[in-house]
Amino acid sequence: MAGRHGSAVTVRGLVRGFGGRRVLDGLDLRFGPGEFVALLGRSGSGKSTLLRILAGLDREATGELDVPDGVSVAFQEPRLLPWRTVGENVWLGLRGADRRETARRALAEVGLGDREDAWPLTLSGGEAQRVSLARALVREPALLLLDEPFGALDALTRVSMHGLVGRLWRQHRPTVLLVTHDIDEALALADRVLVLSDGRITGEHVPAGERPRDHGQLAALRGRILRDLGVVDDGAA
Ligand SMILES: Nc1ncnc2c1ncn2[C@@H]1O[C@H](COP(=O)(O)OP(=O)(O)OP(=O)(O)O)[C@@H](O)[C@H]1O
Repeated sequence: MAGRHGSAVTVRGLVRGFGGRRVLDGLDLRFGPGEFVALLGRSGSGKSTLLRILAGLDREATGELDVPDGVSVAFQEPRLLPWRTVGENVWLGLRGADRRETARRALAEVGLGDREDAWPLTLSGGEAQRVSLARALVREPALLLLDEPFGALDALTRVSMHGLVGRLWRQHRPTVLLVTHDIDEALALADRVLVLSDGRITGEHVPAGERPRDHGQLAALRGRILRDLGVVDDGAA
Protein backbone atom coordinates (compact mmCIF):
# COMPACT_ATOMS: atom_id res chain seq x y z
CA MET A 1 0.00 0.00 0.00
CA ALA A 2 2.41 2.67 -1.17
CA GLY A 3 -0.48 5.10 -1.17
CA ARG A 4 -1.46 6.91 -4.31
CA HIS A 5 -2.37 10.42 -3.24
CA GLY A 6 -6.07 11.22 -3.06
CA SER A 7 -7.74 13.15 -5.87
CA ALA A 8 -9.96 16.20 -5.94
CA VAL A 9 -13.71 15.74 -6.28
CA THR A 10 -16.11 18.31 -7.71
CA VAL A 11 -19.90 18.09 -7.86
CA ARG A 12 -22.11 20.80 -9.35
CA GLY A 13 -25.86 21.08 -9.48
CA LEU A 14 -26.48 17.46 -8.49
CA VAL A 15 -30.14 16.45 -8.58
CA ARG A 16 -31.57 13.07 -7.59
CA GLY A 17 -35.23 12.43 -6.95
CA PHE A 18 -37.31 9.40 -6.10
CA GLY A 19 -40.90 9.34 -7.32
CA GLY A 20 -40.94 13.07 -8.00
CA ARG A 21 -39.43 14.01 -4.63
CA ARG A 22 -36.01 15.65 -4.89
CA VAL A 23 -33.67 14.24 -2.28
CA LEU A 24 -30.63 16.04 -3.71
CA ASP A 25 -31.62 19.38 -5.15
CA GLY A 26 -28.81 21.23 -6.91
CA LEU A 27 -26.05 20.13 -4.56
CA ASP A 28 -22.53 21.57 -5.00
CA LEU A 29 -19.37 20.34 -3.34
CA ARG A 30 -15.64 20.27 -3.74
CA PHE A 31 -13.02 18.24 -1.93
CA GLY A 32 -9.32 19.01 -2.29
CA PRO A 33 -6.90 16.14 -2.93
CA GLY A 34 -6.19 14.20 0.25
CA GLU A 35 -8.78 16.09 2.26
CA PHE A 36 -10.78 14.35 5.01
CA VAL A 37 -14.38 15.59 4.89
CA ALA A 38 -17.21 14.51 7.16
CA LEU A 39 -20.82 14.80 6.06
CA LEU A 40 -23.51 15.19 8.69
CA GLY A 41 -27.22 15.26 8.05
CA ARG A 42 -30.43 14.19 9.66
CA SER A 43 -31.92 10.81 8.89
CA GLY A 44 -33.29 10.75 5.35
CA SER A 45 -31.41 13.88 4.26
CA GLY A 46 -29.75 12.03 1.38
CA LYS A 47 -26.26 11.23 2.73
CA SER A 48 -26.22 7.63 1.52
CA THR A 49 -27.79 8.69 -1.77
CA LEU A 50 -24.91 11.13 -2.34
CA LEU A 51 -22.35 8.50 -1.38
CA ARG A 52 -23.87 5.95 -3.75
CA ILE A 53 -23.71 8.47 -6.59
CA LEU A 54 -20.05 9.27 -5.86
CA ALA A 55 -19.32 5.52 -5.73
CA GLY A 56 -20.90 5.02 -9.16
CA LEU A 57 -23.56 2.73 -7.67
CA ASP A 58 -26.39 5.12 -8.66
CA ARG A 59 -26.21 6.55 -12.16
CA GLU A 60 -29.64 8.18 -12.26
CA ALA A 61 -28.59 11.58 -10.93
CA THR A 62 -28.18 14.65 -13.12
CA GLY A 63 -25.57 17.37 -12.73
CA GLU A 64 -21.83 17.66 -13.12
CA LEU A 65 -19.65 15.05 -11.46
CA ASP A 66 -15.89 15.04 -11.47
CA VAL A 67 -14.95 11.95 -9.48
CA PRO A 68 -11.65 10.06 -9.89
CA ASP A 69 -11.27 6.46 -10.93
CA GLY A 70 -10.35 4.30 -7.99
CA VAL A 71 -13.13 4.74 -5.45
CA SER A 72 -13.39 2.39 -2.46
CA VAL A 73 -16.37 2.17 -0.12
CA ALA A 74 -16.71 0.80 3.41
CA PHE A 75 -20.21 0.44 4.80
CA GLN A 76 -21.71 0.16 8.27
CA GLU A 77 -21.72 -3.62 7.85
CA PRO A 78 -18.37 -5.10 6.83
CA ARG A 79 -19.92 -7.10 3.94
CA LEU A 80 -17.24 -9.81 3.97
CA LEU A 81 -17.73 -13.00 1.97
CA PRO A 82 -18.28 -15.65 4.68
CA TRP A 83 -17.03 -18.52 2.53
CA ARG A 84 -13.66 -16.83 1.91
CA THR A 85 -10.88 -16.40 4.46
CA VAL A 86 -10.01 -12.99 5.84
CA GLY A 87 -6.95 -12.83 3.55
CA GLU A 88 -8.98 -13.78 0.48
CA ASN A 89 -11.57 -11.15 1.30
CA VAL A 90 -8.82 -8.55 1.13
CA TRP A 91 -6.95 -9.72 -1.97
CA LEU A 92 -9.76 -11.03 -4.18
CA GLY A 93 -10.17 -8.67 -7.09
CA LEU A 94 -6.61 -7.33 -6.80
CA ARG A 95 -4.17 -7.98 -9.62
CA GLY A 96 -0.53 -8.96 -9.59
CA ALA A 97 1.55 -11.83 -8.32
CA ASP A 98 2.19 -10.06 -5.04
CA ARG A 99 -1.44 -9.52 -4.15
CA ARG A 100 -1.38 -11.93 -1.22
CA GLU A 101 1.65 -10.20 0.21
CA THR A 102 -0.04 -6.81 -0.29
CA ALA A 103 -3.13 -8.07 1.53
CA ARG A 104 -0.99 -9.43 4.34
CA ARG A 105 0.64 -6.03 4.82
CA ALA A 106 -2.77 -4.33 4.79
CA LEU A 107 -4.05 -6.72 7.45
CA ALA A 108 -0.94 -6.07 9.55
CA GLU A 109 -1.63 -2.33 9.29
CA VAL A 110 -5.08 -2.79 10.84
CA GLY A 111 -3.63 -5.04 13.55
CA LEU A 112 -4.84 -8.34 12.07
CA GLY A 113 -1.62 -9.71 10.61
CA ASP A 114 -2.17 -13.03 12.36
CA ARG A 115 -5.79 -13.54 11.19
CA GLU A 116 -5.24 -14.02 7.48
CA ASP A 117 -6.52 -17.61 7.51
CA ALA A 118 -9.45 -16.99 9.85
CA TRP A 119 -13.07 -17.18 8.67
CA PRO A 120 -15.06 -13.93 8.78
CA LEU A 121 -17.70 -15.46 11.05
CA THR A 122 -15.11 -16.01 13.78
CA LEU A 123 -14.24 -12.28 13.95
CA SER A 124 -15.67 -9.73 16.37
CA GLY A 125 -17.61 -6.78 14.92
CA GLY A 126 -14.62 -4.45 15.28
CA GLU A 127 -12.23 -6.97 13.73
CA ALA A 128 -14.56 -7.52 10.77
CA GLN A 129 -14.78 -3.76 10.29
CA ARG A 130 -10.98 -3.54 10.32
CA VAL A 131 -10.85 -6.19 7.57
CA SER A 132 -13.34 -4.13 5.60
CA LEU A 133 -11.06 -1.08 5.99
CA ALA A 134 -8.01 -3.10 4.92
CA ARG A 135 -9.93 -4.28 1.85
CA ALA A 136 -10.86 -0.70 0.96
CA LEU A 137 -7.34 0.69 1.49
CA VAL A 138 -5.44 -2.08 -0.25
CA ARG A 139 -6.87 -0.78 -3.52
CA GLU A 140 -5.07 2.51 -2.91
CA PRO A 141 -8.23 4.48 -3.56
CA ALA A 142 -8.06 8.03 -4.85
CA LEU A 143 -11.35 8.52 -2.99
CA LEU A 144 -12.40 6.55 0.08
CA LEU A 145 -16.09 6.67 0.95
CA LEU A 146 -17.04 5.67 4.48
CA ASP A 147 -20.78 5.22 5.09
CA GLU A 148 -21.18 5.20 8.86
CA PRO A 149 -18.48 2.57 9.18
CA PHE A 150 -18.41 2.75 12.98
CA GLY A 151 -22.13 3.09 13.59
CA ALA A 152 -22.65 -0.51 14.66
CA LEU A 153 -19.63 -0.70 16.97
CA ASP A 154 -19.52 -0.30 20.74
CA ALA A 155 -18.18 3.01 22.07
CA LEU A 156 -14.72 1.75 23.01
CA THR A 157 -14.14 -0.01 19.69
CA ARG A 158 -15.36 3.10 17.92
CA VAL A 159 -12.77 5.25 19.66
CA SER A 160 -9.98 2.86 18.75
CA MET A 161 -11.26 2.76 15.14
CA HIS A 162 -11.09 6.56 15.05
CA GLY A 163 -7.42 6.34 16.02
CA LEU A 164 -6.80 3.71 13.35
CA VAL A 165 -8.58 5.58 10.56
CA GLY A 166 -6.77 8.81 11.46
CA ARG A 167 -3.43 7.03 11.34
CA LEU A 168 -4.19 5.24 8.03
CA TRP A 169 -5.35 8.50 6.48
CA ARG A 170 -2.19 10.36 7.50
CA GLN A 171 -0.12 7.48 6.09
CA HIS A 172 -1.90 7.01 2.74
CA ARG A 173 -3.66 10.33 2.23
CA PRO A 174 -6.66 9.26 0.17
CA THR A 175 -9.40 11.85 -0.18
CA VAL A 176 -12.02 10.71 2.36
CA LEU A 177 -15.72 11.35 2.68
CA LEU A 178 -17.08 10.09 5.98
CA VAL A 179 -20.86 9.94 6.36
CA THR A 180 -21.83 9.92 10.01
CA HIS A 181 -24.53 10.82 12.52
CA ASP A 182 -21.93 11.51 15.17
CA ILE A 183 -20.79 15.14 15.48
CA ASP A 184 -17.93 14.24 17.81
CA GLU A 185 -16.69 11.62 15.37
CA ALA A 186 -16.82 14.18 12.56
CA LEU A 187 -14.93 16.75 14.63
CA ALA A 188 -12.35 14.22 15.79
CA LEU A 189 -11.47 13.01 12.30
CA ALA A 190 -12.26 15.55 9.62
CA ASP A 191 -10.53 18.63 8.22
CA ARG A 192 -13.90 19.94 7.28
CA VAL A 193 -17.46 19.13 8.38
CA LEU A 194 -20.34 19.63 5.96
CA VAL A 195 -24.03 19.63 6.78
CA LEU A 196 -26.53 18.29 4.24
CA SER A 197 -30.11 19.41 4.46
CA ASP A 198 -32.90 20.22 2.01
CA GLY A 199 -30.91 18.53 -0.73
CA ARG A 200 -27.89 20.83 -0.48
CA ILE A 201 -24.83 21.56 1.58
CA THR A 202 -26.17 24.16 3.99
CA GLY A 203 -23.29 24.39 6.41
CA GLU A 204 -19.55 24.12 6.34
CA HIS A 205 -17.50 23.96 9.51
CA VAL A 206 -13.76 23.92 9.61
CA PRO A 207 -12.53 22.44 12.85
CA ALA A 208 -10.33 25.17 14.28
CA GLY A 209 -6.65 24.78 15.08
CA GLU A 210 -4.41 21.80 15.46
CA ARG A 211 -5.35 18.67 17.34
CA PRO A 212 -5.89 18.38 20.26
CA ARG A 213 -8.38 21.19 20.18
CA ASP A 214 -9.53 22.71 23.41
CA HIS A 215 -12.90 21.92 24.91
CA GLY A 216 -14.25 25.44 24.45
CA GLN A 217 -13.58 25.45 20.71
CA LEU A 218 -15.09 22.00 20.30
CA ALA A 219 -18.21 22.91 22.26
CA ALA A 220 -18.72 26.06 20.18
CA LEU A 221 -18.33 24.15 16.91
CA ARG A 222 -20.64 21.45 18.14
CA GLY A 223 -23.28 24.04 19.00
CA ARG A 224 -23.05 25.67 15.57
CA ILE A 225 -23.38 22.32 13.83
CA LEU A 226 -26.37 21.32 15.95
CA ARG A 227 -28.07 24.60 15.07
CA ASP A 228 -27.32 23.98 11.41
CA LEU A 229 -28.85 20.53 11.64
CA GLY A 230 -31.92 22.02 13.27
CA VAL A 231 -31.42 19.86 16.34
CA VAL A 232 -32.37 21.35 19.67
CA ASP A 233 -29.75 20.68 22.28
CA ASP A 234 -29.92 22.91 25.33
CA GLY A 235 -26.55 21.81 26.64
CA ALA A 236 -24.39 22.40 23.62
CA ALA A 237 -26.23 24.81 21.36
N1 LIG B 1 -34.01 3.56 -4.04
C1 LIG B 1 -34.82 4.43 -3.43
N2 LIG B 1 -36.13 4.50 -3.77
C2 LIG B 1 -36.96 5.39 -3.19
N3 LIG B 1 -36.57 6.27 -2.24
C3 LIG B 1 -35.29 6.25 -1.87
C4 LIG B 1 -34.35 5.33 -2.43
N4 LIG B 1 -33.14 5.56 -1.88
C5 LIG B 1 -33.32 6.55 -0.98
N5 LIG B 1 -34.60 6.98 -0.99
C6 LIG B 1 -35.16 8.05 -0.16
O1 LIG B 1 -34.29 9.16 -0.22
C7 LIG B 1 -34.20 9.78 1.05
C8 LIG B 1 -32.76 9.86 1.47
O2 LIG B 1 -32.28 8.56 1.76
P1 LIG B 1 -30.79 8.31 2.22
O3 LIG B 1 -30.65 6.87 2.50
O4 LIG B 1 -29.85 8.92 1.25
O5 LIG B 1 -30.74 9.15 3.59
P2 LIG B 1 -29.63 9.23 4.71
O6 LIG B 1 -29.34 10.66 4.94
O7 LIG B 1 -28.48 8.36 4.34
O8 LIG B 1 -30.43 8.64 5.94
P3 LIG B 1 -29.95 7.81 7.25
O9 LIG B 1 -29.10 8.76 8.01
O10 LIG B 1 -31.23 7.52 7.93
O11 LIG B 1 -29.22 6.61 6.76
C9 LIG B 1 -35.09 8.98 2.00
O12 LIG B 1 -36.32 9.65 2.14
C10 LIG B 1 -35.25 7.65 1.28
O13 LIG B 1 -36.49 7.09 1.56
